[in-house]
Amino acid sequence: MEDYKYLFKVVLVGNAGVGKTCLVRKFTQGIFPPGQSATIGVDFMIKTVKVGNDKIKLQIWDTAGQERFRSITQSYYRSAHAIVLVYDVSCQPSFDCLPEWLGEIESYANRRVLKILVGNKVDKGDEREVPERIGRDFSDVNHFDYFLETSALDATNVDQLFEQVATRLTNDMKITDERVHQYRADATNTSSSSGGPIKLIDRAQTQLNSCCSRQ
Ligand SMILES: Nc1nc2c(ncn2[C@@H]2O[C@H](COP(=O)(O)OP(=O)(O)OP(=O)(O)O)[C@@H](O)[C@H]2O)c(=O)[nH]1
Repeated sequence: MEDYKYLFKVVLVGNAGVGKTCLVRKFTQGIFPPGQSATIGVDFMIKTVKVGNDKIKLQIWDTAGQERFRSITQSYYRSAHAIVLVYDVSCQPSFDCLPEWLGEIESYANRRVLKILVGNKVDKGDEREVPERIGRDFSDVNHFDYFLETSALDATNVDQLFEQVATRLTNDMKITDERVHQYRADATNTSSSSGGPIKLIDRAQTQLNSCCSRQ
């Protein structure tokens, strides 16, 4: 049996060249790949992290930003637990395309997916074109769950990004687990105090009858 508590699927999207592959490789392998070539279709890597005492497996899907792969990458949204939308803080057009990417997320992802906005390449100080405040405002206005500026080159906030994703998803999952547990406990108590499932149906039928007879 695998020794992890949860497995989460995290999908990175955003324009070509914003640094999605470099972020994933920095986090999973600790390297900044020199001369990283464009992603073809999709690629994935796995890394296990600790959230409290729990081992969490992150399956991280790195999608191609190029338009011609859009129909392939769209099919990866649906089963994602989290979507990380990346732009390049030194490239205004990559920020200007965010509404288009949001449209893709809204069309193809699960309604309750965790959404994270990331401005990458903060190491390029003087070449910055998108101020942090503008990124944060966009994140707030569009209801992202989290906003972060990163650098895959010098590792700024890279571990924090994926650890936040793992922590938030784990906390959400634990709340869901607790609700299911509570629901089951309630159902068991109700059925044992009423003499079992047949009695429940009887009771529902009685209630239905009495409500109808009131008319
Ligand atoms: N200065 C700097 N350059 C970066 C950073 N991250 C990526 N790059 C560079 O940006 C270029 C594109 O990086 P990729 O990781 O291939 O970008 P991508 O978003 O995966 O691109 P696609 O696969 O085409 O969608 C490469 O030349 C990287 O070296 C960063 O944090 N800082």
